Amino acid sequence: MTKPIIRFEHVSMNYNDSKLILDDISFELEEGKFYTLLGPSGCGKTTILRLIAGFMEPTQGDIYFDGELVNNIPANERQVNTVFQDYALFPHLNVFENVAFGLRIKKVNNKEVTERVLEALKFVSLAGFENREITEMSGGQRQRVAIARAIVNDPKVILLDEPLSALDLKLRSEMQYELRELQQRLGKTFVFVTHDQEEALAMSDEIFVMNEGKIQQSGTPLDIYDEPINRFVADFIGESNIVEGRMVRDYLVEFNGKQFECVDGGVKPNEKVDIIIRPEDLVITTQGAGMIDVEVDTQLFRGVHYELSTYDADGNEWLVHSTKKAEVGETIGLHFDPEDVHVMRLNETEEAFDIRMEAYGGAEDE
Ligand SMILES: Nc1ncnc2c1ncn2[C@@H]1O[C@H](COP(=O)(O)OP(=O)(O)OP(=O)(O)O)[C@@H](O)[C@H]1O
Repeated sequence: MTKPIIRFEHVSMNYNDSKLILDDISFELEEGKFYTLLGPSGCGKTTILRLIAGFMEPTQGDIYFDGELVNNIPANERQVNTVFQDYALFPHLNVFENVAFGLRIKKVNNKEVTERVLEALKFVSLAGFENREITEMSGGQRQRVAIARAIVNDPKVILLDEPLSALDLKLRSEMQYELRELQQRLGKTFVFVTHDQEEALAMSDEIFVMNEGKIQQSGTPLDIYDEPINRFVADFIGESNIVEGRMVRDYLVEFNGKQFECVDGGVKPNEKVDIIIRPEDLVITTQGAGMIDVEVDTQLFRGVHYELSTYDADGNEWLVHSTKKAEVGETIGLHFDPEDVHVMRLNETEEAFDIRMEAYGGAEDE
């Protein structure tokens, strides 16, 4: 059974009495899971990490750690360690002393320091690197030293603030695997901050999508990708075709002047909605044989698939990902299945969505 480790209850935050940086945030994190805070720059991700770490107190609301209220507990008394974006390693200390730093401050005896540092370095595959200078380590190796320094204290929670952003693309994807694997071996709670949606989808047990100080949606990567609850989430996670439509009745929606079957209900008849169809769910067929006809404007080869930018008669753009090729200037048909038509109420919040689904009687698409 998993156990709650961190709980935010109606937490709000503003730095200098000005704009609210976090706006009434509540969530619970369980032990041993990999969580990602995902959102655009300035949405409040790092502020959440600082509150968990104890670097500051919330303006309003309560924070619980392992069942205990910790609003006033300072950072050094919390069982949390942070891996910073720039790693914050000490350039004048070697690898061993960098990892040992926190233990030395706590006056742990030398024998135990040696044991724990060597074990932490082994854990991140850096055994044998103890005497190297930090300046002699590569970007990926520095990253691992920073992680060793966090795990050597045996914290319950490890916070990672965009730790991969300084690495080049290839190393970054290697480190994604490594971090995920490390988290599973350690069995500790990781809270990872990124504004890269692919990274979040690849690594997390659960993602919190944030915008303007609010959690827009939380859930597994699959939930969030397949069932975004509003236009912001749909737009932020992956590429989407978003058009305005109208709910005719349960399971029937109208857009582009036509009615289409869908699998969504629980929205009032005639209510205006946003419709999302993912580019990979659009299947190319011949003109007149699909649900809509579009003209191909541009076509790019993306390695695994072609990316087509197409326009319907009303001038709406439809992005298509397909292994099939089309010709620029050609009119083609696009087919989609009812389950690929995602219906969202305008400006839906997660809370409103849950209430609506409960009243409607269960999961939206099952
Ligand atoms: N110490 C501070 N004093 C005043 N305002 C701050 C402080 N730290 C952050 N802010 C403001 O709070 C907002 C949220 O910042 P935060 O660092 O939490 O965002 P973020 O989502 O982590 O962004 P990024 O991805 O750019 O790091 C921003 O508008 C920022 O300017």
